[in-house]
Formats: sequence, structure tokens, C-alpha cells
Amino acid sequence: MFSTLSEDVITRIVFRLGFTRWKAIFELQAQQMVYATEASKVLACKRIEYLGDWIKRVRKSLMKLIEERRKISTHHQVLSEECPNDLLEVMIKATHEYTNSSNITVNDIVEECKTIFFAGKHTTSNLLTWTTILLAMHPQWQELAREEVLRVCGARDPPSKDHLSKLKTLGMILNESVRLYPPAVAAIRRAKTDTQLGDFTIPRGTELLIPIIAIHHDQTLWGEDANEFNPARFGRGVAQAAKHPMAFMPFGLGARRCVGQNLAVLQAKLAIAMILQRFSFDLSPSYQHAPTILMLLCPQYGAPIIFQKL
Ligand code: HEM
Repeated sequence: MFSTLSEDVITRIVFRLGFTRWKAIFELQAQQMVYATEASKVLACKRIEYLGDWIKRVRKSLMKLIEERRKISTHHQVLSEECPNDLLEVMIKATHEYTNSSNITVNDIVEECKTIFFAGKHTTSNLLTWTTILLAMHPQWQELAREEVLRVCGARDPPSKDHLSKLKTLGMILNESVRLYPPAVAAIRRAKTDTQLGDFTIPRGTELLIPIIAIHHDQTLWGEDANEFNPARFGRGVAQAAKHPMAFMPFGLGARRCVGQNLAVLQAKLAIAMILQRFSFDLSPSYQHAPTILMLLCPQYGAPIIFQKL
């Protein structure tokens, strides 16, 4: 359910024009990942050959759509709604503006589209899944969040942009969810120059793995209840939640931090608020708590939840 929602949101934001055709291509790409995983398990030449063909098909379809859009955006006589201000349009304009200096190619745009689609879809649906599990596990927080949503947004209307900024408890819950179960468990950096980091000398070229999940569970930073769900720790803001102001890093830190952070939080707030307006929910007796890393941090046996209409 959440994965379909995130896929729709990211596809509409990045590629508004021809939404259905883009979606079809990304379905092909998802299938490609399945084949890639299978091919990596067994050395099967036929499958690897097939995977190669599949990758070429996806690339060809993407190139075709991007070329079509490039043609539309270079012809200024088109109506503005034919050329929406989506992320693809921004990238295409960049190729026109900088063709001489930085040479952004259609190939670069294809790669950006693939990255943004995957980075945007799976992480956000993962955050929604863990938050729903946590609220089902902690009915007192579910009730507090629902009271806030009903007070701020009413019982049926979709929350507006102004409403969302007033949902403080829900914001704290999302922070605590992404602290305990960060979808991306680590970030990587490579030292550009020899660097001194405290007592350590890091030679140029060394790759460093920043263990986001371990930092988020460190008792010296978060206190004895570091492994417990306690959204109240974010009551005085993110910088005050731990003993170090940078201890919370679900979206990475610095210049290369996640570009989709605001979109992800907005989408998660909106989706959870609308669910809370309409349903109460509990864990199914078949739920087994087994966080596991399958590229992202996932509930190994899924998230069976029982929803009841309010
Ligand atoms: C809960 C949702 C999300 C989480 C937890 C998350 C997490 C992260 C993390 C940890 C990084 C690495 C940052 C670093 O190295 O410091 C990252 C990078 C990135 N994320 Fe996200 N992300 C989320 C949603 C999104 C969305 C919705 C998009 C797309 C709109 C997106 C696009 C990207 C891209 C393109 C990068 C690479 C940035 C770069 O290398 O400059 N992410 N994300």
C-alpha cells in the first residue's frame, strides 16, 4: 500500500507529463532489480544475458521519453500545461543553459531519474511502514497523534500545508520512528585529503562508513532508553533531543545530505494524518518483530496491521 503511494507521489512530482508511461518504465525497472538479485545468486549465463537485454530496454524507453520532453520544452509555442514545472523540466532546462560548460547529457538525466525514483520510493514507504507499526505497538501515542490531527485538521478534510506545520506530536513521532528504524542504515564518505578526525589520521582516499543506525541507538548520546520508542525526547526540537546536536542523522549530514528530506516528511505527515482521521489500527497477531537490512531496514516478515474504520 505505502509503496504504491510513494511511487505515485515521486512519479507525479518528477515526471508530471506522461505520468502513466513513466510509471510503466519504472515497473520494468523494478522487475530488472528482481532479475538482478536472482542473477547474483546463481551463475546463470542465460539469465545474465536476459538481464542485459532488460537494462537496455529500460534505458531505451527512458531516453525516448526524455527526448520527447526535450523537444516540447525547446518549442516555446506550446501551452504551459504541456510543459509542467516538474523536476524533469528543471533538469532539461539545465542542459539548455549549460550545454557548453558542463555538458549535462540525456544519459546523465536518465541516471538522475533512476536514482531519484528509487531513492524516493523505497525510503519513504519504509518510513510510513515503521511509523504505522510503532503507532500500532503504542496505542497511547496513536491516540495522542489522532487527537492532535482531529483538533488541527478536523475529521475528514485533507490536511492543508498550514495544518501540517502545526502537527507537532506527529512530527515528534516521525522523528522517533526514523531514529529507531532509519531506512538508510549508513552513509559513506571518501576523504578528499589527509584529514585529522580527533585522534585518528584519515589518509586521502579512505572510505568511511557512518553507521547511522548505531549512532541513533547509542546510549551515551540518547540515554538509557535509547532503544525505546519515546517521541517525547523530540519535544524541545531535534538539536536538544540527544546529548550531541548532530546525533540525529536519518537523512545524512552536510552538503550531500538527502535532497528529498522535506518531500519525504511532508508525504509521511500527510499520509499518517489522513489514516489517523479515518482508522484506528493494531498489530495483527501474526506480526513478528524482526528488523532486517535488505538494502534498507525492513520488517523481515512484513507488517500485518488490522485497520478499523472510526
Ligand atoms: C524517509 C525518506 C528518506 C530517507 C530516510 C533518506 C535518506 C537518505 C540518506 C541517508 C542519504 C545519504 C545522505 C548522505 O550521504 O549524507 C540520501 C541521499 C539522497 N536521497 Fe534520500 N532519503 C529519503 C527520501 C528521499 C526522497 C523522497 C528522495 C527524492 C525526491 C530522495 C533522494 C535522494 C538523493 C537523490 C540522494 C543523493 C544526494 C547526493 O548524493 O547528493 N531521498 N537519502
